[in-house]
Amino acid sequence: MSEAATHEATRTYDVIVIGAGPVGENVADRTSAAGLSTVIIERELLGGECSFWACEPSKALLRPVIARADARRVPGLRQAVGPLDVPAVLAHRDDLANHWHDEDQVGWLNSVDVDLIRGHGRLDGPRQVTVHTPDGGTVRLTARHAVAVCTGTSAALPDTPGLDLARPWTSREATSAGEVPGRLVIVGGGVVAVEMAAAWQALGSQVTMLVRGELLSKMEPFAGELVADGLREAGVDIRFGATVATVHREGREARMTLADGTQLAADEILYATGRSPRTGDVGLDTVGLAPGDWLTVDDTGQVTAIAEGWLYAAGDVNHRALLTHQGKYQARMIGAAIGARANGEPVDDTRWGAHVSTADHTAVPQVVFTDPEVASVGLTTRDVADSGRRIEVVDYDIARVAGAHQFAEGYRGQARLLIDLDRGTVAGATFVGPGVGELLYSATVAVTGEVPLERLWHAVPAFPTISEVWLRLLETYRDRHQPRRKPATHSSPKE
Ligand SMILES: Cc1cc2nc3c(=O)[nH]c(=O)nc-3n(C[C@H](O)[C@H](O)[C@H](O)COP(=O)(O)OP(=O)(O)OC[C@H]3O[C@@H](n4cnc5c(N)ncnc54)[C@H](O)[C@@H]3O)c2cc1C
Ligand SMILES: NC(=O)c1ccc[n+]([C@@H]2O[C@H](COP(=O)([O-])OP(=O)(O)OC[C@H]3O[C@@H](n4cnc5c(N)ncnc54)[C@H](O)[C@@H]3O)[C@@H](O)[C@H]2O)c1
Repeated sequence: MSEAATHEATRTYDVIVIGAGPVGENVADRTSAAGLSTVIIERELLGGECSFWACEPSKALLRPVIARADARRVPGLRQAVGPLDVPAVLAHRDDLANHWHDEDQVGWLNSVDVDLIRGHGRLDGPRQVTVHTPDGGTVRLTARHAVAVCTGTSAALPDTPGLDLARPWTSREATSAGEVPGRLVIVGGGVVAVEMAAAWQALGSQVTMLVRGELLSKMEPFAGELVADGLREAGVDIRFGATVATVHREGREARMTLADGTQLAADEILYATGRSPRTGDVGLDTVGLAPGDWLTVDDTGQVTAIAEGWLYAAGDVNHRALLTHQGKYQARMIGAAIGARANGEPVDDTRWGAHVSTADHTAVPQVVFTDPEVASVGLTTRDVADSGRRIEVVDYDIARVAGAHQFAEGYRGQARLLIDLDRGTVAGATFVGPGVGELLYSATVAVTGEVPLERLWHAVPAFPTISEVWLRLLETYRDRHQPRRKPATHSSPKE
C-alpha cells in the first residue's frame, strides 16, 4: 500500500506501530502477515538507527580494518597489504548506508501491505495515536487491537560542565562523518567505544580512549583485556580510571580537563556513554506512564503497566537487549502474539513457545567487530558470580587449535564455556580472536537448544577450522572429570 495521505484525517487500523527502525518494521510485517490492517509511523528514515547511524555504517567502516589486520597475519600476503584507501572506505560506508535514503525500505513496506505515515507519533490515550506530519498536518489514529512502541534509543550524554556547547560526536557522527579527525578522544569503554576506536584509528585518527572502568565490562573479563591489547597495538592510547571534569571548544579544538587535572585537546570528542530510551515525547503521560522511562514488557511484549494489554513495546525501547537481531526476534514473537490474540487463537507463552522472547533471558548473541573480535552468547562468569548456580568454567587457548594456525600466523585468542552442571548443557560461551564472529551461531544453537554435552560430542567440527575449539573445550571438560587411566602393565602369568 502507498504512503497514507497526511492532512487532517482520522483512521482506524487493527495495529499501529510507532517507529520504523528494524524492529518496528518487523512487528508490522508480522501483524500484516496475520491479516491485521497495520500502519507504521516514522519521523526520520525507515530502517532507523541500525541502517543509517549504527550497525550498517559502523560495520562498513570496520570490515576493511579487520580484513587488513587478518591479511597482515597471513605469510605471503602481508607484504602485499598497504594502507587503507580512506576515501574508498568512506564511500563504501556511504553505499551501505544507502546514502541516507530509505526508498528501498518504502518499497519493502509496500510489498508487505503496511501503510506508512511520515511524522512524529504520540500516544493520545488508550489505543489512540496522533501523528504530526512534516507538512503541518495531523492524523488521528485508533487501534482496534494493539499499539506497538518501537522508538528505539538515542545516545545518552552525561551532564559534564561545558559539554552541551562543545559539539561532541555521538554514535551518529561517529558512523557518518565524512572527514577523519586528526585527534579523536572517545569517552566510554563499551561496544560503541571500542568499535569506533578501532575504525577511526585505522582510518588515520590518533585515538585516545577515556575509560572510567573496564573495557566491555558486561562481557568476560578476558574479552576487554584482549581487545585492549589489540587497540594498543593499533596505536590507541587507552587511559583507564579517567573521568572528564569539564569540556569546552575553542574554534576547531575541543579541550578537556580530567578529574585528576590532566589537560587534553582534540579535534573531536565522541561520547559513547550508553543509550536513553526515546520515550520522552511519545505521549506516555496520556496512558499513565512516565515520559522518558524504558518500557518494561512481559515475554509476549505487552507493557506490564498497562493492564488492558493493548500496548506493546519492542526493541531497544524495552531495554531487554539493545541489539538489532534480538529486537527483530522480539518483533517476530510480538507480531505473532498480537496476531494470535486479535484472531482469537491460543497464545503459546510457555518457555520457548511461539509467542514469547525466551532467548532474551538465556541466549543473547553478540559480536564485537574489533581486532580481535569478540563473540559471546548466554551467561558469563560475571552473571553467575553470586547466583548460586552450579556452573563449571572451561577455558581453552584458541591458538592451540590447528585451524587457528591456518587462519593466522601468531594467532592469539581465548575461548570459554560455562557448563550448567545440573542440566549437563552449555549455558554460555565466549570466544575472542580473529575470525570468531562466525563461530557464534554454533554456540547460540547449543545454548538455545540446551544440547546435552553427550550429544555435542557427535557435532564434529571440520578440520582444520577454528571451530575445532569446540572439541578441545569438550576434551578439557572430559579430562577433568574422567582422568586418563594408566594402562595396566603387562605381566606374564607365572609359569
Ligand atoms: C554505533 C552503533 C553500532 C551498533 N552496531 C550494532 C551491531 O553491529 N549489531 C547489532 O545487533 N546492534 C548494533 N547496534 C544496536 C542497534 O543499532 C539497535 O539495537 C537497533 O537499531 C534497535 O532497533 P530499534 O528498531 O529498536 O530502534 P531504532 O533503530 O532506534 O529505530 C527506532 C525508529 O523509531 C523512530 N521514532 C522514534 N520516535 C518516534 C516517534 N515519536 N514517531 C515516529 N517515529 C519515531 C526513529 O526515527 C527510528 O527510525 C549498534 C548501535 C550503535 C549506536
Ligand atoms: N557490535 C554490536 O553488537 C554493537 C555495536 C555497537 C553498539 N551496540 C549496542 O548499542 C548499545 C550502546 O552501546 P554503548 O557502547 O553506547 O553503551 P554501553 O552501555 O555498552 O557502554 C557505555 C560505556 O560508557 C561508560 N559510561 C557511561 N556513562 C559514563 C560517563 N558519564 N562517563 C564516562 N563513561 C561513561 C560505561 O562505563 C560504558 O563503558 C549497547 O547495548 C550495545 O550492545 C552493539
